[in-house]
Amino acid sequence: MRTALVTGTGLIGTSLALALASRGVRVHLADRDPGAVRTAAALGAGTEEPPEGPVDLAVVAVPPAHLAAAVAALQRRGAARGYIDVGSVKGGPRRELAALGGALASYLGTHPMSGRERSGPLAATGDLFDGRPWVLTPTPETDTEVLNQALELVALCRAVPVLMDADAHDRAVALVSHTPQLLSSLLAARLRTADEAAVRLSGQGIRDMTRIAGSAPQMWLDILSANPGPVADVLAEIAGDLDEAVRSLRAMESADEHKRAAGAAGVEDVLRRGNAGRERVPGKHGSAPAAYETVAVLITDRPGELARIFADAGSAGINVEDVRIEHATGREAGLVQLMVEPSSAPRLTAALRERGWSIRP
Ligand SMILES: NC(=O)c1ccc[n+]([C@@H]2O[C@H](COP(=O)([O-])OP(=O)(O)OC[C@H]3O[C@@H](n4cnc5c(N)ncnc54)[C@H](O)[C@@H]3O)[C@@H](O)[C@H]2O)c1
Ligand SMILES: O=C(O)C(=O)C[C@]1(C(=O)O)C=C[C@@H](O)C=C1
Repeated sequence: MRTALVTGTGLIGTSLALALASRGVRVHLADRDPGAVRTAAALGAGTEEPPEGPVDLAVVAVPPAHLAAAVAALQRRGAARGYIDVGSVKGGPRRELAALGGALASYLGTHPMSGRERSGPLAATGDLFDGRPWVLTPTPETDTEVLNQALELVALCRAVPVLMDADAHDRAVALVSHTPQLLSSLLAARLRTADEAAVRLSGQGIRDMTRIAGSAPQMWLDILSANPGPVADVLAEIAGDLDEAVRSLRAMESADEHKRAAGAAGVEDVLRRGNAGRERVPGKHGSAPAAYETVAVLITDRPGELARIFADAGSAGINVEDVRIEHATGREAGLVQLMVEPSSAPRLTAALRERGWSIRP
């Protein structure tokens, strides 16, 4: 990738522009707030000058409610060869773009799983995405070129690409990102009217749990408006758990020894289930379950080949965790290495063979 246009030079746009610019990409910056562009440019994220012709990749990093309109406007101008967004929700913006008559082939929805509770270019850092998952949601109609450009951008930002279906992504982030935001806000909201003497005792536990309660409400309202059902589902389950925890704690106050013991067992169960869940959270810098198995697929250099492989893997119910592409010099062919969980490799091999792909042993 030689040139990129980043629209929305807040936290995420400026962070990725800093990463691209530091790796030799000529980055053009745009934002509806001229001050944000100026600040991003002054930080070394790119130039305020508009590009002279279409760039290789346009990246849209504006709040979720404005993503589809911003992509459609760039497409109408022919601003780039490929268009991606980095919004925290993926199903809605894609459907909105379709409704606006946008070109779905040259668009790819993506989401870097890294951020902060602060907004704006001054909160940006060029290493924000190092080692973090970056979700890409190609469909069978996604152009191979835009997918390749997006994979290159993810590599330049030193992130780890994860391919997923857009709606599956939205359900996943409901659990690992959107519900945590609401729980953090709900807990922090309890402090609002608490005695000063109590708040003064705040230690690391409450700090850890409420850091993201400092996030921008408008941004999160946008995100939650685009994913209310899946978040409500997770929250309703947690509400059930909370009711149970309250019952257990009340039982611990009982004069009856058996009730107290049952209550304690209930609370202990919550704490142990918490330990088990916590153990599954990958380390901050990508200690993703690392031992993937590779399935190597031969492809010819035809439009849409890559997107078709990912769609076939998706319809076989397999998550592709990482991907590498080797181009065969002098031949219109290449080798795509799909990295999957070891237990999924035989299923993926069989599913792709069944659909006519040539798998290299
Ligand atoms: N904050 C996070 O932790 C995080 C993480 C991953 C992805 N995201 C996603 O990234 C996107 C940007 O989030 P952010 O945290 O960088 O927000 P931000 O508020 O820091 O920056 C958004 C920028 O977009 C500009 N903008 C708004 N509407 C615009 C428009 N129509 N055209 C041009 N510019 C416009 C604003 O002026 C602002 O500078 C959002 O879609 C968000 O869901 C956020
Ligand atoms: O670390 C934080 O501040 C974040 O909340 C970042 C976080 C997340 O949930 O992990 C928040 C929303 C984004 O869409 C992606 C990342």
